[in-house]
Amino acid sequence: MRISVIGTGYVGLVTGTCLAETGNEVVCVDINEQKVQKMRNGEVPIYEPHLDVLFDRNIKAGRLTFSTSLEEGLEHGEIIFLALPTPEDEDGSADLSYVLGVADDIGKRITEYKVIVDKSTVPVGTAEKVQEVIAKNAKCDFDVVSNPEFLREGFAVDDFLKPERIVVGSSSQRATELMEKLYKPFVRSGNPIIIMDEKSAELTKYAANSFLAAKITFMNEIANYCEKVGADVDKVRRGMGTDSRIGKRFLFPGIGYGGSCFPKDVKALHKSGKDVDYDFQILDSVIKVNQKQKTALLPKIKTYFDNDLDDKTFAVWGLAFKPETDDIREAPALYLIDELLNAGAKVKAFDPEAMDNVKRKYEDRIQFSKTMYEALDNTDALIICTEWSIFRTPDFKKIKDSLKENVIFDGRNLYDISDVEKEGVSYFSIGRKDIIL
Ligand SMILES: NC(=O)c1ccc[n+]([C@@H]2O[C@H](COP(=O)([O-])OP(=O)(O)OC[C@H]3O[C@@H](n4cnc5c(N)ncnc54)[C@H](O)[C@@H]3O)[C@@H](O)[C@H]2O)c1
Ligand SMILES: O=c1ccn([C@@H]2O[C@H](COP(=O)(O)OP(=O)(O)O[C@H]3O[C@H](CO)[C@@H](O)[C@H](O)[C@H]3O)[C@@H](O)[C@H]2O)c(=O)[nH]1
Repeated sequence: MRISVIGTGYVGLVTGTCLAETGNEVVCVDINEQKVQKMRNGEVPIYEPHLDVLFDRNIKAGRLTFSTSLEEGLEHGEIIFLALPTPEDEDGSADLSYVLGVADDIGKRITEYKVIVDKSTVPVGTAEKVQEVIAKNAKCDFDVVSNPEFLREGFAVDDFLKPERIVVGSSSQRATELMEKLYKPFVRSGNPIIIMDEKSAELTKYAANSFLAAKITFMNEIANYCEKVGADVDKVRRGMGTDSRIGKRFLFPGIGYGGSCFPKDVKALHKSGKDVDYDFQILDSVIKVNQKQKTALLPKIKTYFDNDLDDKTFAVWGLAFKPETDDIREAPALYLIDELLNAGAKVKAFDPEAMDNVKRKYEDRIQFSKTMYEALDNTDALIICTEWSIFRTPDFKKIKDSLKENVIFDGRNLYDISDVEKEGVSYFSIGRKDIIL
């Protein structure tokens, strides 16, 4: 099939590449000329494991091409995916200007039947709005379908190729059949394509993300309570997670959820509720608890250093909002770094993939290190913000030899308490007992 993808970010590029992998001819359109030039030169503009292999293979096979021209994209594709940003607006709602702006252009330009697929995360009623905007100018038939994306960054290719489910919101038989044909190769393992109305599809995405954000937040509250009463959240997590009704996943406490999705999507659903006079009380709490959780290590650090962080230097391992990505949007590490800088401290940071993005934001306000151990030189303490695999079995002797104060503040509970006890370092984590030498 001939497919066009408008917006070539994390979702658009993965969608375009994976659809080319199953034999479709895909044109990826992006407004960012530099990005398009990079992709034309064979360069993947984001860090996403395994994407490079598929990207390269499909470019060489002539199935994946790139353009800055929406017109070209619209001429090419019978199915047009919109994978455009829907960032948080000032009032917490999803900013639909990118989606509706492109919809307007589509209405003015299409000359034959197209299926316009909304892959961006958008509030209930957006498919209807897109339909209206296109219909203002369109001189041919078209259908608008809602097809929310559930991929996770860091596992995006795997998630797209082997989705647990594909949700298609459509009220058109013709469009539904085309979507089923397109996605057939991805559901061979028996996972379903769930067809529903557009509004339910739009809400499914927000409900899934908000539920997961609430699950994490619930565990963060349990962890905070563990600290007050001397229980161990790791043990509680294992005890709870073995109940299949609860499940083991997304129960890991830490310094809060971040990223380009959970924070904005929880806020957008909360705001959508307000718009129809519904008060999402759970979401209100989730937002507030998570905001505070991002700096949960700060009181521990301040107490350890007697409230005097002035001129202390902290090594920070992990800047990305989670491992296996270079994405720093709403990363808890950055909230903590801001607080440390405000308190007069200095920061030496290391992250395997996200340092370039952080450099653009912080410039020379913090130092960057080439290796995780270099970050420890002449620093007072180590803070861990992201659970990259390489931090999981560190050389504790090197850590002890380098740090001025022999102490680790771990926002992701990377180490077993009993193991750290044997290593002889002071250790503060989330929802577990402190080790104070
Ligand atoms: N990142 C994720 O893991 C993820 C997962 C599921 C859903 N989503 C949703 O998918 C949507 C896209 O997210 P993303 O992370 O891929 O965003 P992104 O910011 O990584 O990419 C968006 C791309 O759109 C391009 N763009 C902006 N305006 C354009 C225009 N007028 N024409 C063509 N291109 C244009 C930008 O240059 C950018 O390359 C959002 O609604 C997001 O909530 C994201
Ligand atoms: O037990 C857990 C699991 C996750 N997190 C944090 O939650 C955030 C989000 O993690 P994850 O869901 O793995 O990353 P995303 O790539 O943001 O993916 C989410 O957001 C995407 C965009 O909407 C959806 O498509 C995915 O299904 C959804 O998992 C990160 O900060 C994690 O550190 C925890 O604190 N504890």
